Amino acid sequence: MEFKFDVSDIFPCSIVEINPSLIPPGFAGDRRGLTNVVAKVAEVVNAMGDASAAAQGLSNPITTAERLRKADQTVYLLLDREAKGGKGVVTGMLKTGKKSLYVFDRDGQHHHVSPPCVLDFYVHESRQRTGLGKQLFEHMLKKESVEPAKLAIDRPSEKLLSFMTKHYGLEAPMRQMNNYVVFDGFFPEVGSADVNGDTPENGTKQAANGLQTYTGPLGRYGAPRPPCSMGQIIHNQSSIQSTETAGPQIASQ
Ligand SMILES: CC(=O)SCCNC(=O)CCNC(=O)[C@H](O)C(C)(C)COP(=O)(O)OP(=O)(O)OC[C@H]1O[C@@H](n2cnc3c(N)ncnc32)[C@H](O)[C@@H]1OP(=O)(O)O
Repeated sequence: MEFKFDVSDIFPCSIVEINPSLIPPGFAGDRRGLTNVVAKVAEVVNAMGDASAAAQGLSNPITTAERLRKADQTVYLLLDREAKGGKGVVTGMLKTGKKSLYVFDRDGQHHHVSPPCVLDFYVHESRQRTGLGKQLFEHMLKKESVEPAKLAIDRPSEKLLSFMTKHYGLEAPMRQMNNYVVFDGFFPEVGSADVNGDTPENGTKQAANGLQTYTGPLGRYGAPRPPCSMGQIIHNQSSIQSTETAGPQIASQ
C-alpha cells in the first residue's frame, strides 16, 4: 500500500513494531517532528486496518490508531522499502495483544487464560501467497517468544486457518464461544507441571503459568458465575480471578 509520504523515511527497517505511543522505532526528532511522524504512523495503521477489514468482509476495522493508543497491543508492519523508487510501500500488518479469556478444551473443561492473541493479520492483495505473511508471523513469534500453538486467534478467516495448517501443522481448530480459536498444544499436557496447582475453595485450579482450570458452575457464555452470595460480594470474592487483567473478556474485539 502506497502513501503520499515516503514510508521508508519513517520506518527504518522492513518490519517495525508500533506500540500505543505510535512513535516509530529509532525516531530522533524534535517535538514538532514527533507530532508529524505520529500523524503519519496513525494514517498507515488506519489504512492497513481498513484494508484488512475490507479483505475480511468486516464493516468496521479491528485495527485503528485510536484503538491502539488505548490498548496494550502491538502492531507489526511489514514494508518493502525499495518499492516505488525508494519511497516504500507497506505490504502487511499483524496485531497482537494479551486477552483475558475463558476457553474450553476438547474435554469440555473450561480454563481461564491470558494468552498472547492474534487479533488482526493482513497482507496486501498484490503480495498474498508469496511468503510475506509467514515472514511477518515468524518475526512476531520470535519477538514475543511464543510458539504458534500457544496463541489464541480472534475470529480467524479460512485463509488464516489454512496458513496455520500449512506453516505450523495446526489443524482441527477448537472454536470457542467468544469466536477465538485455539489448537491442540494450547493447553498444558495432563500431568505436566503446568497443571499441578492448588485447588482453592472457589473451584479454580491455579497453574504455574497463570492458566486457571475452573471446575465450578458456569454462567452465561460459559463463563464462571459471578459472586452470588452477599458474603462473597462484601468480601470481593468472585468465583474466579484473573491473573492478567481485571475482567475476562467474553466477547472478542
Ligand atoms: C485474526 C485475523 O486476523 S483473521 C483474518 C486474517 N486475514 C485475512 O483473511 C485477510 C486476507 N488474507 C491475508 O491477508 C493473507 O492471506 C494472510 C495474512 C492470511 C496470509 O498471508 P500470506 O502472505 O498470503 O501468507 P503466506 O504467503 O506466508 O502463506 C500462504 C498460505 O496462507 C494461506 N492462504 C493465503 N491466501 C490464501 C487464499 N486466498 N486462500 C486460501 N489460503 C490462503 C494458504 O495456506 C497459503 O498456502 P498455499 O498458497 O500453499 O495454499
